[in-house]
Amino acid sequence: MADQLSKTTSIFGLRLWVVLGVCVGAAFVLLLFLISLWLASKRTRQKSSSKQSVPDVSKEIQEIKIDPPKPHRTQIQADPYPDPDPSTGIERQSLLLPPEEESPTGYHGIHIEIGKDHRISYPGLSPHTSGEARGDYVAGVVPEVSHLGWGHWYTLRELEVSTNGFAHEKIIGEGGYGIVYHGVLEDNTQVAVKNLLNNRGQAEKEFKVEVEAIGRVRHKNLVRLLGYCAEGAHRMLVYEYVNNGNLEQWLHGDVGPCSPLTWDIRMNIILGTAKGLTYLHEGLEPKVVHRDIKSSNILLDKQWNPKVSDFGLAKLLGSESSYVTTRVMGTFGYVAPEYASTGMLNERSDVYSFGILVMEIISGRNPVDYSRPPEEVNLIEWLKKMVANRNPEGVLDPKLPEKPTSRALKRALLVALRCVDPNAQKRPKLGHVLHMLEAEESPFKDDCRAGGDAGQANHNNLKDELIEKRMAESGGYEGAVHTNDA
Ligand SMILES: Nc1ncnc2c1ncn2[C@@H]1O[C@H](COP(=O)(O)OP(=O)(O)OP(=O)(O)O)[C@@H](O)[C@H]1O
Repeated sequence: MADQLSKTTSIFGLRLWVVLGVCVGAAFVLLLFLISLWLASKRTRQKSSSKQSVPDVSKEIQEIKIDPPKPHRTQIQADPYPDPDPSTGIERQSLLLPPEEESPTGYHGIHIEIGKDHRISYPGLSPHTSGEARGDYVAGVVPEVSHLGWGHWYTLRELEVSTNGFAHEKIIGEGGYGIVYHGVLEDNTQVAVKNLLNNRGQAEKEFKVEVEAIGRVRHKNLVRLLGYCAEGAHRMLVYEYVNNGNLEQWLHGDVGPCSPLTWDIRMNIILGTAKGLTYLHEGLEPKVVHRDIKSSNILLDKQWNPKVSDFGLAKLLGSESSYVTTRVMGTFGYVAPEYASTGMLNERSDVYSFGILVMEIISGRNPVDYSRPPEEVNLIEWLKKMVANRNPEGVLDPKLPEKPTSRALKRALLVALRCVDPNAQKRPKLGHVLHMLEAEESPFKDDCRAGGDAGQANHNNLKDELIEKRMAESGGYEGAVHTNDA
């Protein structure tokens, strides 16, 4: 055995026992190496599992959410915001406590919730986001920080693509604060993009007011603000698209000798508008005064449902207060006298503008129309005179396909007259207006005490008398006209 081990081998002429010793030593070293590797990996696994239960990130960062792609939306949704209350559509909602919001587009986006109302949002990487934009994102563009917990931040590029680069043929309207474009987002959602003039003055103010005031407001009769874009000097608001023009176009545009707006459609527009405004006044805390109610701000869908738009002038009000503004805004002809003269603003000034709107809808006339004879220039004056002369039918839009019943007309006129009462305190609240309009047969239901056909006839006569009486009280009939005008 000793002889065998002492024999020289062909490996560098080394003896066998030396070769065997080297092999055993090498195997031992390899074993030690493998054991240390295993121990190291075991330690790493233990470390990472203990990290999951005790986060070493700031406690303030609560959630990192990666939006999954959402299915495409269709253009018109069947009443996505049904009336919570069948009579008024009102569900009191606090602007400070937003409902959980879903991303209005299907884009991937990363939102990091920081604390309660704060969120850092990284722009979505939609398939049409260019390489350049992706590059910006990867390079770590400083994310926008918002205090809003709703809606969507649209990138300028997204909105550019949706409007064919803000093409001229995509323009659907132009207001005092900017141009409105029709856009189609990547998920086929149709939108109206309002590109605000960035004059560093009112436009930017309007932007902030509008974003904060209406971003969280939901009602089927209010145009929904889906989100906005604020990149560099650009300020844009993105609204749901309402696909049948505005009321002004249908009342005063070229529709031929017979208007498609029947009496029932007109009443439905008045009712829906009242519901939307009642929600702003009575369903929100703090309440919102629109300040610019007029026919061009009433948008219509294909079923003629009204949606009140353009809350750019809205101011949030504390529940009891009136807001004194140094800058009277609104549109000529619709502005309440006390608002124009003192700047005192509260929801009663909206009621006044609403009354003018009702007159406009009934008559098809503009609130102020200099193309008419002097005594007809001012819609209120003319309408009061016509009613005072016991000729209410004379105020009807000649383009109406058919006349309403005398009672229906008087009821609508009564509502309008009460809303434009020069004494703001005497004007009804919009919730009350809604009640008057909605009471199926009349606002005087309680006065019916008899039954049967004869009872119904008496009831109707009684209603007519009451309407006449209240018309007189509201300045629609002679005597009262002068009192109110004084
Ligand atoms: N969400 C929308 N869907 C469809 N069309 C819209 C939408 N928003 C606005 N428009 C169209 O664009 C027009 C201009 O709107 P905008 O609110 O900018 O101005 P305006 O109300 O006419 O005037 P101003 O803002 O100066 O009082 C509207 O009259 C309407 O025809």
